[in-house]
Amino acid sequence: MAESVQELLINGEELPEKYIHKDGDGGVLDVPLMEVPVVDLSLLASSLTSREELEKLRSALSSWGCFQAINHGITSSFLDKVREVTKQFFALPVGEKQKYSREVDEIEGYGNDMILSAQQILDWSDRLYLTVNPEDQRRLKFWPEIPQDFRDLLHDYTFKIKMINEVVLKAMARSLNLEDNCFLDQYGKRPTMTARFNYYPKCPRPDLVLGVKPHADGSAITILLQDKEVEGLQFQKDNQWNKVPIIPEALLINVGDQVEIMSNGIFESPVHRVVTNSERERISLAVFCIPEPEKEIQPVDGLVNKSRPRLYKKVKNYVDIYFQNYQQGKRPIDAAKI
Ligand SMILES: O=C(O)CCC(=O)C(=O)O
Ligand SMILES: [Fe+2]
Repeated sequence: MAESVQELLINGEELPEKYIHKDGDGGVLDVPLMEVPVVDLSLLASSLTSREELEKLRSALSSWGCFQAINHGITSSFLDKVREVTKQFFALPVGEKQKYSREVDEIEGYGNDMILSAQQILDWSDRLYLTVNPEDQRRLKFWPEIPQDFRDLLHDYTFKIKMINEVVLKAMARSLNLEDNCFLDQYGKRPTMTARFNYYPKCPRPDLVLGVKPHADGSAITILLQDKEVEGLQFQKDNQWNKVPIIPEALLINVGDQVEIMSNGIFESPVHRVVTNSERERISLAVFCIPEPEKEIQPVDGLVNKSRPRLYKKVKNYVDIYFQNYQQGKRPIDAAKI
């Protein structure tokens, strides 16, 4: 397996070429702060959903493709515990983490940026990628045994995230005056949920290196727990990068390509990246909520009409399509466009 970013630092190596963005497209930390709407999920979950909150959600998703969710039902102390085990895992000795190493040509497990092509510029991050749902697809050999409460916490955390996914997908439908379950039904009976723990070590040259290259997610929605203190995530809008402020108790929720398809492009999957930092390391945990691979997804009927023709094909197994295209340096969503 390729060397993790952490090992590269421990070994005191010079910054390898393969991390450097030579076209001047490295990270810029000093970009405008995003005025991303804060949506109160407790107001969306009740049967008396406030129209105002729904409108906030709709407008956030149509303009940014993301929002900060508060009152989502997970306590701040629980979020802190999840952040804490994430830090503890990445702080383990390299040899301990390697017990969970990703295997060749696989996605799951511990490792650095996956090398999909020879020209690829690598991300300055180490990660642990795990399938959480369906439960019978969990591969426990990749689930850390240390820290001791890691597995239980991930189980409990993602159980709560599942509820949030449902609340958000229903509210998204309602915000467009559609039937509550029209998006959720497209997830099928056995939806996938994967968790990606990200660790961004300090980087000597944030101006030349990115924590994560610009990309949009292949999920339906992604629910992100950000580092409580260190910024780094940026979203692109009108060709300008904007940084996401930290709200410690909030979860950042963005739509992925599959909601872009289901919503017939009304909610666009936003391009985002992570910049590095020379002073502080950063962690995050992204949970990807994904329809069942064999379930076909497509724009919902209510969003296709004369003035808004159907923009996307019917697709299934979008995550595979995503990786095939990503590998070739293409924007995966283009493969689903008519
Ligand atoms: O670390 C972050 O803030 C975001 C990571 C991300 O975009 C991803 O894992 O897809
Ligand atoms: Fe992402």
